[in-house]
Amino acid sequence: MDAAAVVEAAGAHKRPEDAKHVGYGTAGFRTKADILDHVLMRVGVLAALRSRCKGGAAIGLMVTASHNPEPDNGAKLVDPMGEMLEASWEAYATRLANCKDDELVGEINTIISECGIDMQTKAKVVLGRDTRGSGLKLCQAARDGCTALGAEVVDLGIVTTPQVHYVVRCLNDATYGTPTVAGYQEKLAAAFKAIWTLAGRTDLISLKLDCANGVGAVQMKELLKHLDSMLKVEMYNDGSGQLNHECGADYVKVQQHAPANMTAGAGDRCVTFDGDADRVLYFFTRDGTFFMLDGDRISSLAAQFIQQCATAAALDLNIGVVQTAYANGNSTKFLQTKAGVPVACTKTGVKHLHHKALDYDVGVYFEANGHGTVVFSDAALKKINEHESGSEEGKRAIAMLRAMTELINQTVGDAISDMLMVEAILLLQNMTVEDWAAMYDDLPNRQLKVKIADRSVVKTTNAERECTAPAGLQSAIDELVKKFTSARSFVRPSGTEDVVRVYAEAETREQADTLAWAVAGKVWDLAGGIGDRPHAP
Ligand SMILES: CC(=O)N[C@H]1[C@@H](OP(=O)(O)O)O[C@H](CO)[C@@H](O)[C@@H]1O
Ligand SMILES: [Mg+2]
Repeated sequence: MDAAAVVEAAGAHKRPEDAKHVGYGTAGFRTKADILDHVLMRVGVLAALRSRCKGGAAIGLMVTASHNPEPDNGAKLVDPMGEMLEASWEAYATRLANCKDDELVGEINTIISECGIDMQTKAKVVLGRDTRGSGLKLCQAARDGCTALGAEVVDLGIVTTPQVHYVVRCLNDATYGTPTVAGYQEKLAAAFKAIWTLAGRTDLISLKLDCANGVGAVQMKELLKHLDSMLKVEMYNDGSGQLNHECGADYVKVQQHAPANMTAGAGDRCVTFDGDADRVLYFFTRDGTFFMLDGDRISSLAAQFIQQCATAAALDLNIGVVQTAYANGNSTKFLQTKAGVPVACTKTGVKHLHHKALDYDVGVYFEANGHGTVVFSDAALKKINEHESGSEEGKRAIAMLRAMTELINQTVGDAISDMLMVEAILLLQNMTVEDWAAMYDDLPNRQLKVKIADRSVVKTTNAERECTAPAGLQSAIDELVKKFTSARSFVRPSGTEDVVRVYAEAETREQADTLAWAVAGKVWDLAGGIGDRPHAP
């Protein structure tokens, strides 16, 4: 390592004496942009080390704070196959980001020796940023960290998070596609065109799209240049307003109504992305009532479609869906009983879902909030690409599956690719969003947050569906749940906010609400609640 270059970079991106401690969590680093300069330089250093540790494979570094407000920013690292940074390296990221300037060289040497990194290996880092004003300067800090360690930097400029994942994957696996943003656009457009042709559609599909005033707008405009003979997309919150302010997928999911500046009229098919375009939700209104099609709905649509294609083509594929405890109970029931697809449940956080999804030939995973994708194993891709079906119906099913494998960004949840996947399935099955919504009815549910002094006292097991501490809380929840019909409730400490989250669902809205508030009260009583005891408004 060129220690002098590291010292110079640390001098240019000084860590303030009173710097706030930052942790690399589920979503990477995420905090106020104005305290991130030294952190980003160090993330650049870490990305260069990670690349060498992986034999010179390209590593991604995305500067974003997703659905957070505009003044925030952050960074996420992407591993060689386009997956999230391996969990064991999160601790290195946190250590490097927080050490004092004069400890930096020592910390880097520790990582080099603990991981046995050969510093002669070339290193490559793919940089990207969302539309935040702070992004350019933070990218420069990251770049300085990379170059201090002698890494080559590929700067993609303003791109979606999933595009960084895609380019990283292509650089390390040429079979996946051309490693550029244009390559991404062309791959998706070609796959969607193939589906369009298969479906024999002639008229335009019309959509209203809320882009959260984020990068989704920038990239959709590019993509639509390839798709304008098929898709007519009216864009809202396309960058002229404040990022994520009263708009975007997170806002729509939490508020359960349309974003600002956009009305969902009768018959309108509406879509919303989050700030870095890795989450997507659909919604529409019927008789003035807002109706949301969330991640569970997307999973159900995709899993059932793939299952039906496999059956039609007599293709033996082991298809599974991965959900978290937040998935609506009726989606799980639909998948298991009507669609005949096995469902696994993991802890919250897409990295857990993604990992589990790899157990299947075809793993479909979505968090209820709209973040997810479909992953095809190498064996499944081989089967799909080599399979020959005798019947016309089978041939068509195989052609549909092949186009799907090209259309879906298998590295990570991708709002643009997921939206095209939904459109493709609706198109091929001649379905409306109303038909999609009729697949099952959601159980009414309620999510609440409870403030307690120390949320780490709440411990869970069984994919967060049961709590093992504090004593007596789980039995209190069980007693409450028994009083309601088709009810379920669980509590867990949030990984991103200083709260305990409560989830409850039941047969009626009133029951779901009553149960949620009662469970929140028990959490407050037994886990050290602070402030007012939770009570229904
Ligand atoms: C209930 C919920 O939506 N939780 C979110 C939220 O995690 P918490 O650990 O619940 O704060 O942020 C995660 C990162 O964005 C996301 O993966 C997850 O789905
Ligand atoms: Mg996001």
